[in-house]
Amino acid sequence: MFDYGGDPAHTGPRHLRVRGGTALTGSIDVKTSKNAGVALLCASLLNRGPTVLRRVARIEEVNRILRVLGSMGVAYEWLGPDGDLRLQPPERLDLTRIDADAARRTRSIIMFLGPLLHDYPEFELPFAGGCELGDRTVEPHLTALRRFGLSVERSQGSYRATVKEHVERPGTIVLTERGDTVTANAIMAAARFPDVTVIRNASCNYQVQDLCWYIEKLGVRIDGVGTTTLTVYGRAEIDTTVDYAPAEDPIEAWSLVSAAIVTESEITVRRTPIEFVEIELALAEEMGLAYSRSDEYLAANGRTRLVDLTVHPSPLRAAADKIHPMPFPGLNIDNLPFFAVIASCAKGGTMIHDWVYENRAIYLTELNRLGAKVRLLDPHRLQVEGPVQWTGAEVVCPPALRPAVVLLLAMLRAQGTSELRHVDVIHRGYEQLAQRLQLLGAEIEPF
Ligand SMILES: CC(=O)N[C@H]1[C@@H](OP(=O)(O)OP(=O)(O)OC[C@H]2O[C@@H](n3ccc(=O)[nH]c3=O)[C@H](O)[C@@H]2O)O[C@H](CO)[C@@H](O)[C@@H]1O
Ligand SMILES: C=C(OP(=O)(O)O)C(=O)O
Repeated sequence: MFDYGGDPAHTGPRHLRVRGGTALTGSIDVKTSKNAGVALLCASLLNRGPTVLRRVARIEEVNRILRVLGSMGVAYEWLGPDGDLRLQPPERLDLTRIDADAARRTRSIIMFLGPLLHDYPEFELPFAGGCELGDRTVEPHLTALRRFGLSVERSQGSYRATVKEHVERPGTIVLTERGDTVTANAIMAAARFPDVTVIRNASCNYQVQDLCWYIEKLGVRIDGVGTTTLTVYGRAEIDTTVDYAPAEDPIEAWSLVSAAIVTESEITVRRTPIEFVEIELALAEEMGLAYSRSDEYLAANGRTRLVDLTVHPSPLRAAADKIHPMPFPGLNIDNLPFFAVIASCAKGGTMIHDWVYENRAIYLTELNRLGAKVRLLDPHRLQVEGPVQWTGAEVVCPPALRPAVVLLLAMLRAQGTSELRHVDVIHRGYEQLAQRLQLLGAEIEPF
C-alpha cells in the first residue's frame, strides 16, 4: 500500500513510477461519479434540512467544493470510511467568506448560481476554473438563469450576481446548449420556483439523472427524467431530511475498461453503468474487442443499471469511421480521450474528432513520448496510427484530467520504466487510482 507521508488531506502521491508490460488480473469496483457528486453537493443548498450522500468518491474535485461549502458555513462530516457524507446548511450562508482559491480550481462552482439565486438577492462568486481545456462558456447558464431573475456582471475575477425580486414565470426555457452543468443549474433554479417550468434541450446525461432523482427526494416532481424535456414542479421552500446514493461513474468505468484493453488483460470492471458506456463498448466491439457481461442489477439509487463487464484480450483493428463524442446518448465527451490510446493499439489509422474542447486533443500528442503515432491535424482532430511499440519515458501530466490518465494507461503497457510527474491532476477525478490498479497487478510505485 502507498504511504503519502502521513498527510490525510493528501488525496494521492505526487509522482508515479510505472514498470510497464505486466498484464492486469482480477476485478475492480467502479466508484460513484465525480460529476454527480459535485452536482449533488451544490444541490444540497436547495434544502434547509440535512442531506446524506452515500459512497461519494473521495476525490479532489469533491474536496474543493466541500471547502467552498465549508467556507460559506455549511457543516459537513464524513460518516465513516465508505464516503458517506452528511451536509447541513446554516440558517444563512456567509457568502463574504467564500474560499476563492478552492472555488477557482473548479468549474463546478458555477452550479452554485442555481441554488443561491433563491435566497440571496446579491452575491459574488469567483470565476469558474478547472482543467485547462480551452474556453468554456458560461453564457448558456446566464441566459437560462436570467429567466429566474438572475443577472451577472463580471468584475475583478468574480461574477457579481443580482436577482430581481419579482419575475414572470419562466414557463418554458430552451437551453442554447445541451450542456450538463447548465441543465443542472436550470433544474436547481426551477426546483424552488413555485410554478411549473419546462426545460427543453436539457442534457439527459448520468449526472443530470442523479440530480433529478435527488431533487425528487426533496419533494419536487420532475417529469421526463432521462429525456431532453424536463418538467419541474417547483416548491418555494424545501426543508427535509434526505438520503441519496449517486450512481457509478461511466468515465471511471471506461478508464478501467481502457486499462484492460491497452494492457491486453482480462479484468472484470464491476458496477459498470452500462447505459452510459454502451456506445463506447459497441465501437470497441467493432474494433475487435471481446467482452462478456453479467446480468444487470441496480445501483444504490435504485435506477441506474449496472453490469460486471469482463474484458478479454483481443487484437484490435482501427475504427472504420472517425470517432467523435456527442451529448448523451452519444459517446461520452470525457471518454473520447481514451480512444487515442485504444486506437494506438489497433491496426490501421483512426481519426479522432474532439469538436468540444479547444485544448484537450492537443494534450494527447504527449502519447508520442511513449512511442505513439498521434498526429494533430488541427486543434480538434487527431490521426492515430497503430499498433505501436510502447516504450517507457518520463512525462509531466498535462493540466487535464483525462489526458493525464490516458498517459498512465500507456505507461502500464510500455516496455521499461516510465515516470509520470505531477499526478495531482488525476486526483481531481479518481480515488486512489494508482493503488487500485496496483491491486490488479500493475507495477506502480509512488515517489
Ligand atoms: C461537472 C460536470 O458535469 N462536468 C462535465 C460537464 O461540464 P459542463 O457542463 O460544464 O461542460 P461545458 O458547459 O463546459 O461544455 C463543454 C463544451 O462543450 C460545448 N457544448 C456543450 C454542449 C452542447 O450542446 N454544445 C456545445 O457546444 C460547450 O460550449 C463547451 O465548450 O460536461 C462536459 C462535457 O460533456 C464534461 O467534460 C464535464 O466532465
Ligand atoms: C472536463 C472534465 O470535468 P470538469 O467539468 O470537472 O472540468 C472531466 O471530467 O474530464
